[in-house]
Amino acid sequence: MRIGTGYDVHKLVEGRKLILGGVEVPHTLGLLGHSDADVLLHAIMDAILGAAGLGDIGKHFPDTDEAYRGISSMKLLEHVGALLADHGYVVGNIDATVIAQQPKLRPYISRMEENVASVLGISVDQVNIKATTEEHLGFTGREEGISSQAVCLLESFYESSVAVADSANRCSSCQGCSKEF
Ligand SMILES: Nc1ccn([C@@H]2O[C@H](COP(=O)(O)O)[C@@H](O)[C@H]2O)c(=O)n1
Ligand SMILES: C[C@@]1(CO)OP(=O)(O)OP(=O)(O)OC[C@H]1O
Repeated sequence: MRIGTGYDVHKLVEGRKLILGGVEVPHTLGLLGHSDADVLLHAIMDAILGAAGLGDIGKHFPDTDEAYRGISSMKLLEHVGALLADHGYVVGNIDATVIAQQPKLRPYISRMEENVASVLGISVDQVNIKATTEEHLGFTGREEGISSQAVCLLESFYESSVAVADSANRCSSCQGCSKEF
């Protein structure tokens, strides 16, 4: 098993949508970034990439590349999921926290968890998302920005219970791996 952590911050500004976990959350301010600035998905991707030893989102999706201007971070997460599979890893679980004074995120958390689970092809009970304020302290407390932290546990495909033997005792869970049962 391998563990990774992620952390990200984006500034709150007028005239941008607030997208968190792939959900458009109604609010008077939104997050500024080269992409859709989904700070929650950015922290989750960095946790996944860190656990896999594959660097960070800036390495894979440089903010100097016009291809990523305004892109949905759900698309970036999909790409990170594919990279994981290529490297023989499956997600054990993800736990993340959004740190925001406003708005109240609780009504949207389930949809965020479902989005992350569905794009990564994992069960929703492998994803936990939380929200907290910082009690009006610091930049999140002053509503200047929103931050997010995440932790991800990965298992190698070969040690994962996802792998199942077919009738010829070969792995039926992927295309052509050499797992022996
Ligand atoms: N933006 C937020 C922040 C918090 N919540 C929920 O409120 C609970 C209490 O938060 P405190 O920061 O006052 O401890 C927290 O556990 C979340 O359930 C929220 O929905 N949105
Ligand atoms: C997501 C990327 C995509 O270009 O841009 P930003 O939305 O600016 O987000 P950041 O957290 O600064 O990470 C860098 C980039 O990977």
